[in-house]
Amino acid sequence: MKNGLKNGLTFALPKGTLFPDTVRLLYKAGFLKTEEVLLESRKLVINDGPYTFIICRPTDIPTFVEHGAADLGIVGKDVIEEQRREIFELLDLKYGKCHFAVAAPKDNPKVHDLGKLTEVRAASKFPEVTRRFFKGLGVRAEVIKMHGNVELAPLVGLADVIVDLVSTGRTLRENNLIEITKIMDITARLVANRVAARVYDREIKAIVKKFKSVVGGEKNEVNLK
Ligand SMILES: Nc1ncnc2c1ncn2[C@@H]1O[C@H](COP(=O)(O)OP(=O)(O)OP(=O)(O)O)[C@@H](O)[C@H]1O
Ligand SMILES: O=P(O)(O)OC[C@H]1O[C@H](OP(=O)(O)OP(=O)(O)O)[C@H](O)[C@@H]1O
Repeated sequence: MKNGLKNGLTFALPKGTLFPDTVRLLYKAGFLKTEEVLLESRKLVINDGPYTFIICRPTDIPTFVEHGAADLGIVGKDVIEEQRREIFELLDLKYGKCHFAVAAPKDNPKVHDLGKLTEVRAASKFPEVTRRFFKGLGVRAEVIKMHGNVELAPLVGLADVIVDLVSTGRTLRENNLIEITKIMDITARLVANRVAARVYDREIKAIVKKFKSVVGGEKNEVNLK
């Protein structure tokens, strides 16, 4: 036992938006005995069969995995891209579909053509993604880090544009914002601690295979070595 955890591989699972589909995937892949246990529980450490599951804030998943507090984790590609930690990305799990986009108020056409800008003020929960994107465009960006409700920023003059996740587009529409540019598609990913990926190579490959049998897609294979 390490710190009350059972021996065996530990999975860090994201609470919030990705949680229900994550539990469904684990159940379908045969890693959980019942879906209800996790969906209704407030427990943060769950021992079920040979695995231990820890329930984490989505943005903390790479921290748990990088430090080896969890061997495996499930996290959005958005968080992976923002943090760029020393972890392995093993598989595209194909749920949690959304995309990173730049958006701006409908009634501010001055910022609709990013190619014509020399500088911009951008608000985002993803400051690194935002900086990299504007750097790539050659636009000087002042980036304002936010923790949520990013759509508010341009409505109250805090920023010209936002960089945020868009799924249905409803949040943008209801706040009179329009998408200017898509940056990248996002889905949930299976990630692994680098040492665990080597030490438990066979076991982790078997886990990836089981996940693949649920989500499909042979092309997703990533060499663990
Ligand atoms: N509208 C959406 N549609 C689909 N997937 C989404 C959507 N919003 C977020 N996601 C995905 O779900 C993940 C978790 O989002 P969620 O809103 O539950 O957590 P969070 O509040 O951003 O995280 P934290 O609590 O750690 O700050 C995101 O990293 C992203 O991959
Ligand atoms: O295109 P839509 O379907 O409207 O989804 C997009 C919204 O979903 C996410 O917010 P979330 O619910 O995670 O809240 P947050 O603002 O606290 O990040 C994202 O930040 C957008 O605000």
